[in-house]
Amino acid sequence: MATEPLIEFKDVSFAYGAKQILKGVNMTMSRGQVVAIMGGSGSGKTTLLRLIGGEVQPSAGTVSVAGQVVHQLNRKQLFRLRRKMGMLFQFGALFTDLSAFDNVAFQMREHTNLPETMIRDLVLMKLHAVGLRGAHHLMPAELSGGMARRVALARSIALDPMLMMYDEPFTGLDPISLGVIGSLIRHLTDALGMTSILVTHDVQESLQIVDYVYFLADGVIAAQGTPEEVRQSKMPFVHQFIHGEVDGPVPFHYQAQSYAKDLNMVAPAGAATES
Ligand SMILES: Nc1ncnc2c1ncn2[C@@H]1O[C@H](COP(=O)(O)OP(=O)(O)OP(=O)(O)O)[C@@H](O)[C@H]1O
Repeated sequence: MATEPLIEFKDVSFAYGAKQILKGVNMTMSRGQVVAIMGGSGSGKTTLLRLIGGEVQPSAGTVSVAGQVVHQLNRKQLFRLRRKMGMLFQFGALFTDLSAFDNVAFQMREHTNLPETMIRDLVLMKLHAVGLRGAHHLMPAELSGGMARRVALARSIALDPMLMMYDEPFTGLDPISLGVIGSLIRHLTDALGMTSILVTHDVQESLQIVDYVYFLADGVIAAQGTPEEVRQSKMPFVHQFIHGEVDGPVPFHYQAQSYAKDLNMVAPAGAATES
């Protein structure tokens, strides 16, 4: 496994206004690795991806990508860095009026001066990598959910990124498509020499393809390790995740005022306030 760090979070804190989300996060992701970030809903996983992409800036600490501190870059440098990052969102929406081929070609036509003959070869190569070369002429409406996700994946690797970020890439897929996307993420990371960061709730699928897992809770990395270490962890928080238990250290309920208050009821004297 490669060890050269591509992404480094050093004591990163972040707040949306007065709402503190991250409180001193430290993480290292190496070239060639597939890394998963897991944590409860609203724990700040997507925010970590936004910090890497320079969409938001930390209030303290540094986020470095390929040796560059993201929030110290000027606009031009940031755009140049972003060109080396691919992003696949949950519903990686395709352009509905463009064919699979044109969806993948879009970025190449926008961002490079490559001749159309070369773009054609590259697009077919990317579609071939996700097993859909034969579907190049289909429109998004003619693709199944799993196929559409694969075209979106081909599109996000169109410019050969050094880093791919996936936000809930498995959501809404049937078990077979889910397995296909999972193994594609692993295979493409290895074949293209990228680093892949996966924000996901699909624990069992992810543990089969990742090299390392970070668990985010209460604004910090609460646990981390290889899939093997994570599976054997006795930490209640990790255990809850791995075994898909509904409630545990990660509460089912978002913090709220008392239910009685929400229902506009008067709580009986001495009633405990729900958290
Ligand atoms: N633009 C924003 N302005 C204010 N608060 C935000 C903003 N974006 C996200 N938040 C809040 O910040 C917290 C972290 O959000 P984030 O999307 O990073 O969590 P997450 O771990 O990815 O959640 P999920 O798993 O539910 O997608 C949440 O409580 C969310 O409500």
